[in-house]
Amino acid sequence: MPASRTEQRGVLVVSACALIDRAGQVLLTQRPPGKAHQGLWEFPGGKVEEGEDPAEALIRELREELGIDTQTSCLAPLAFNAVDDLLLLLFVCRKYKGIPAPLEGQGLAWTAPGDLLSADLVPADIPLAAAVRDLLS
Ligand SMILES: Nc1nc2c([nH]c(=O)n2[C@@H]2O[C@H](COP(=O)(O)OP(=O)(O)OP(=O)(O)O)[C@@H](O)[C@H]2O)c(=O)[nH]1
Repeated sequence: MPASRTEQRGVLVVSACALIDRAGQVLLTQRPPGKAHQGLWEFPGGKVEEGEDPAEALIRELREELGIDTQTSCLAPLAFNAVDDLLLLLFVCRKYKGIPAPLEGQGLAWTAPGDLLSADLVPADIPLAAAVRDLLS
């Protein structure tokens, strides 16, 4: 029997992050070839695995994808979007250790808040990018 309503509905929970540098720019990452939405830009992050909470999952993904370390107290929830079976949770992070590097070969782009909506974004990210722009402007 499914353990929760979320499982029953088959919702995929994804944690993502508006990572902000000292200059106030926001990091976007590019979807690799061969995956859904290839070539489009999104916020770093990934699927919440069983037994993880959303912040833990994001901390793991940021370490795996970018080689940076942060902690729950440095992650502020900002916005969400629900599209089809995807529930996307967006956090903001300004405090992290290390310099983000493309450890999975993905494109990285530090983007001015005013330019976020000009990027070729994954569709579900458009309202999230608007929330980040509004936060930072
Ligand atoms: N990380 C991330 N994923 C997003 C964003 N917006 C969005 O729609 N997604 C979608 O959420 C899902 C996240 O999956 P993922 O990054 O963990 O995994 P993936 O598709 O690369 O595949 P895999 O984990 O099976 O290798 C993808 O379908 C992705 O297109 C976003 O801003 N960040």
